[in-house]
Amino acid sequence: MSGTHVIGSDEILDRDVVIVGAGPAGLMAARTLQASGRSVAVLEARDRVGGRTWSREIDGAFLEIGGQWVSPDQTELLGLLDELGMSTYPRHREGSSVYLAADGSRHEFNGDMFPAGEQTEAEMERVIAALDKLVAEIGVERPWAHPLARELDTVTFTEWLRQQTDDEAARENIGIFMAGGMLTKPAHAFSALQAVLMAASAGSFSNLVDEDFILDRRVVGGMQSVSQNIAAALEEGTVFLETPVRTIRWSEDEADGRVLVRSERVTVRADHVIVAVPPNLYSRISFEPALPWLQQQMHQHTSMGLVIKVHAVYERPFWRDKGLSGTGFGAKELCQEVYDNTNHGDTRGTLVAFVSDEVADGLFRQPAEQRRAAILRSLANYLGEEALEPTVYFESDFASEEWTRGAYAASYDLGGLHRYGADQSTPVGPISWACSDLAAEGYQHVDGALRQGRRAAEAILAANG
Ligand SMILES: Cc1cc2nc3c(=O)[nH]c(=O)nc-3n(C[C@H](O)[C@H](O)[C@H](O)COP(=O)(O)OP(=O)(O)OC[C@H]3O[C@@H](n4cnc5c(N)ncnc54)[C@H](O)[C@@H]3O)c2cc1C
Repeated sequence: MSGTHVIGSDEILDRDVVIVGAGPAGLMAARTLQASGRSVAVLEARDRVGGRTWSREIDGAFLEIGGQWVSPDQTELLGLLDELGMSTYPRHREGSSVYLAADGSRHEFNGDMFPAGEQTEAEMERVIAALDKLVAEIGVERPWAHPLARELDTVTFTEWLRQQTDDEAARENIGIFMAGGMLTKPAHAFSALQAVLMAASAGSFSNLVDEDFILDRRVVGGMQSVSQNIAAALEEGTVFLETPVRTIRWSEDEADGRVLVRSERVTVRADHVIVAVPPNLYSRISFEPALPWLQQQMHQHTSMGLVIKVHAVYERPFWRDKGLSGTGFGAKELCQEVYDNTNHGDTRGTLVAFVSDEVADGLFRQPAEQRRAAILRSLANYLGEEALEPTVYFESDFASEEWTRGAYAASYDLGGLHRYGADQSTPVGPISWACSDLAAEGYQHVDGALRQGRRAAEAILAANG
């Protein structure tokens, strides 16, 4: 790694801007600032860049442990991929999908809508239309400013769905996408306004429930390579790995008015600091002086969701031989979603599945072997007994990662979004904030992280002429 400084070094580096975190947001901020001639240091706690995007070789299989999918509305990410000369490939989706109903019955289907029965399907369409209407009215930029914000932010998504329909299956099927599939918290733990923001960030709820839209393509070489390529294009000695930031000291009264950022390896003095880490980790840093009451309160009202991303690799994609796409849904199933996740150009077949929120709590309490058996049983329920015998099996566990502590992202608890949303990105002195968890478009996604990084950098550039 370039920029080598020994642990305990008391040398102070001088930069225009110091960035905490080398995820997509922090690296995009660095790229934007350096393109305008500013000097930058990026301090990263882990021994790698990419944050919640991470590719690993597990028992000979290339697996994307974290973020991976790109959807057509994610124009910031798509534009960057073009700039970096990187390409994408589509998710395999030919063949029938599988729906596991609450009574355990198994149905193969084609098209967008689950074969949930005529009445439930009609109810789902009606509720989705109601959500789409709210999304169109409220928009993505400032959901907290809408006249309905308080009303929608003080009712849980569970309750809001109950108000819309008596059809339990319709509520559960919609819940899969928003609760298990996106915010990865139980639907009773976040508000209807939070759900509207999530849907608005993808353009509409219909887009969010359309797996052909939201899970459209993957990056050749893996999503982490986007961060690796941004880092490689930065000036030599910009990124410092294994450098957790412990203290940010600043004072508007100080003679030079600058900020001092201390880690165990490097101390950087700069005009600005961009904190590009998820909000649940802000409290890992000591701010001197302490942040104002508003930030201290606000930061306590966001938390990470929880999802286990399961990877199972097989000698061949056996489900395709049966005319199945590998896609499956089941609101009552252990794995509520499963997809074909075969790598570009790979002859083996890979499945990816997700176990979310309270179901994940239950599984994590079980011994690893029992957990694996239960998850593979669930895959077999969708795609057949062959699923029980993968050659490679791996569970992504970001909840145990000190520098993330959950997955996919952080969101507000009930009532937090309308109460604090307007202030969440406001700088404090020389400190500004950037991460996917604060994004509008691309909220909780890599696209949103990149937008946030660029926005924070451009605000600094604008303020300094
Ligand atoms: C399992 C999983 C699946 C996902 N799937 C998708 C997907 O398919 N598509 C998609 O677009 N998104 C997906 N996401 C979300 C996506 O990965 C994130 O939104 C994105 O990585 C956020 O980028 P970021 O830069 O804002 O934060 P992060 O990626 O979290 O980066 C923050 C960085 O800050 C570092 N850091 C934290 N504290 C400190 C400190 N004190 N000092 C120094 N460094 C620190 C961390 O180590 C990390 O590298 C997924 C995420 C997970 C976990």
